[in-house]
Amino acid sequence: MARKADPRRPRTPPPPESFGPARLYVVDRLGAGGDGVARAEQGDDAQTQTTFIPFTAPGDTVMAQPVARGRASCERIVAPSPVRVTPPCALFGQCGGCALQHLPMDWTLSWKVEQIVTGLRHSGFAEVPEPRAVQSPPSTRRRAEFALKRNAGVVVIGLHRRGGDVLDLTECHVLHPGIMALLPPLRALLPRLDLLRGSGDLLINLLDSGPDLLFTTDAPPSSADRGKLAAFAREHAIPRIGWRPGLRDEPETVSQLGPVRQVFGDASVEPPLGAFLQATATGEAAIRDAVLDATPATPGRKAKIIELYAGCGTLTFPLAERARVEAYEGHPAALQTLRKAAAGRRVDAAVRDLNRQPVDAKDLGGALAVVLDPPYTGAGAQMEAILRATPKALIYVSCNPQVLLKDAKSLFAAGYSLDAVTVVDQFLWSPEIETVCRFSRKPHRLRR
Ligand SMILES: C[S@@+](CC[C@H](N)C(=O)[O-])C[C@H]1O[C@@H](n2cnc3c(N)ncnc32)[C@H](O)[C@@H]1O
Repeated sequence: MARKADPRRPRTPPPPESFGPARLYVVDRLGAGGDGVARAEQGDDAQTQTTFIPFTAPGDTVMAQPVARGRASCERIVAPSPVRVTPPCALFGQCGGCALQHLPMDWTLSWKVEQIVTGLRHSGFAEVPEPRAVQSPPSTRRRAEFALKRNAGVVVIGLHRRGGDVLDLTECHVLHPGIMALLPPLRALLPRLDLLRGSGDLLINLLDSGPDLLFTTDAPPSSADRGKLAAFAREHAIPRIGWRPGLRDEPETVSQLGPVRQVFGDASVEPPLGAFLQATATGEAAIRDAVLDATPATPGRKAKIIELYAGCGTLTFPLAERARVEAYEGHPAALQTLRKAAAGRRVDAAVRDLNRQPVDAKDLGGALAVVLDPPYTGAGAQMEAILRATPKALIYVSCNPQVLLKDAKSLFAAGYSLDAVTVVDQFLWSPEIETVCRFSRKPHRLRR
């Protein structure tokens, strides 16, 4: 009988040589994860086996070492693709943040649009409207999550290397300079704090009021830490710094020098520590404009929009300038923020776990439009209620194409039409894609 693997023992991956010697490959296209999809030039499996090779471009011929079944690591570019460009960042290839800097930005935007259009066609929508495409410029990302690692007297702040430890982020062409400027002084401060013993995490949201910092570390801040953090905040104009022991724990404020503020439409909100924020201001504007364009400009006095997964109100307040908004959000602190700013506006806000207690089809059906912006995992049970409803318009904001396309297939089968598509590249040089689709359905049009 085969012996069961001991789950406590880490499995040592087989050495790359066991997958054969380095081989010559030709790259045909990029896979959804951003790796080149290649065929080996020679060998029995040359025509049948596709191999994923990171950091390669369609049209490259490369020498690559197989490292697992269907995966290889590029050792040398034998003949470069004509589309290749020089990556702008010296850390490209080591840092886990970017996968596509060897390709031009306009090429990656077209690649993202193509994936969405092809996917929507496969979901059933033979006629996909010409998408609007928007790309965030470099150095504009305003939300960043760093890994922290203490090694003796030194603290490394950066992103995880591909499949490895933390890489000190000494250069970045994605993040906003307002975030990058904080890294050198933080490297000097962190070794003097008690709150970081081994490893941790730092989330920085660059709000309209300035940087908002949230540490997640393996020791609580001491009273000496609190003084040092307050002095650091004064020196670097940081309105608020928070701490929490684990990523799922509620944060506490460690230093607050002034109000925190973010403007959405005509409302100014006070986001909680660690709040969700669209990755870039350009990305947020593109999503907001696509959502507003998808709702009727003059909806009538009694019209109501139902907004699901509303966060702190990024879309709620711009929408409320059009019609009354009934907004639902599962995170209590975000909802509290939204509700506080909602006073005197046409917004009703409720905290609700939409997986456990979806808004039902009857309510959704009475809305002028349903706006949906679920987390990466998708809308789950809420989607089932949407499929049973007949809202005049369903405006679907998605950060996960796989989930969007699966839902699009169900929406097609339920008789929905696809009216408009916007593709937003706010995760520059990564394979991530943000999409806004407008679907609509006439009652009783069920496709079989
Ligand atoms: C992609 S964010 C969008 C937020 C907002 N629309 C925005 O643009 O800032 C998804 C939101 O869904 C919320 N969320 C996640 N799971 C949820 C659930 N089961 N029920 C309700 N809200 C949930 C998160 O707290 C987050 O605010």
